[in-house]
Amino acid sequence: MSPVVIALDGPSGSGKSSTARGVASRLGLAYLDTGAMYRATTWALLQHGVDVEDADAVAAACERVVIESGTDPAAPTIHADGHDVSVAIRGQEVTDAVSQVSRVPRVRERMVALQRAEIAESHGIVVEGRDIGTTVAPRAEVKVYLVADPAARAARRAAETGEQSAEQVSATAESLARRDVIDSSRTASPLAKADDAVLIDSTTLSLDEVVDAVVRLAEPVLADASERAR
Ligand SMILES: Nc1ncnc2c1ncn2[C@@H]1O[C@H](COP(=O)(O)OP(=O)(O)OP(=O)(O)O)[C@@H](O)[C@H]1O
Ligand SMILES: Nc1ccn([C@H]2C[C@H](O)[C@@H](COP(=O)(O)O)O2)c(=O)n1
Repeated sequence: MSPVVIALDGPSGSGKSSTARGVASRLGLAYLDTGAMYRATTWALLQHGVDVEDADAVAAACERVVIESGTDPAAPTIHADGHDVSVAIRGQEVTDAVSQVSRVPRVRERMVALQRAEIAESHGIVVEGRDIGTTVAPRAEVKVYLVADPAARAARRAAETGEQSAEQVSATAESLARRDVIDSSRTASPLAKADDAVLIDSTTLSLDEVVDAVVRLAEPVLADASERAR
């Protein structure tokens, strides 16, 4: 039987990673952060001095990058070319370049193939990103599209990083908006809500409330799958 897939998509900072990890932990499922895979690829390309504005150079260089994801929701890991890049990929240099890299079709083909392999190997998985419900796993049993007001997203990010001055919050809001525009307007599988995804607006919800809402959607599907497996 193919594993149950919970697809969680949405714009930057809408709460996908925190929600996906919470749901996977509660339900005993694996967890895949596909954004971390695009970030790790970007880190490797920057290390090699590739100009990320040059789509042909990115497409050629990405062939040599080896990405490995650990899918334990309690301790997810990400390696690029054998290096643990879990901290480095959250830095500003990678954040500023990742949308340019992830719009290159060859990069996406490679990432989608890796993501589908992780899904196939799992016993059931929560996968979060931008194109999971539309492209990576269009037959996912549960699809959620998570949104939150731009101001709430910027404020949450600021609380997380400690960069809470008015200038810093406004710079964060601009960075989120810039990535939203590139992610939604690229030709290759843009950020989009799948027609059959459930929309959750987390602006006024706590993280626990969002996790509860997704768990409620997933529980009957998992019960059904375990019944069929008997
Ligand atoms: N419902 C919520 N209420 C309050 N804070 C939240 C909520 N959901 C997430 N957060 C916080 O918002 C911040 C961003 O969340 P998270 O990293 O999960 O978003 P994301 O969509 O995965 O972001 P990115 O796309 O940039 O990886 C984190 O500090 C997280 O703890
Ligand atoms: N499925 C995905 C996941 C991520 N991306 C791109 C777009 C984001 O700007 C970038 C980083 O993702 P984040 O860590 O912020 O979730 O990666 C994508 O194109 N498709």
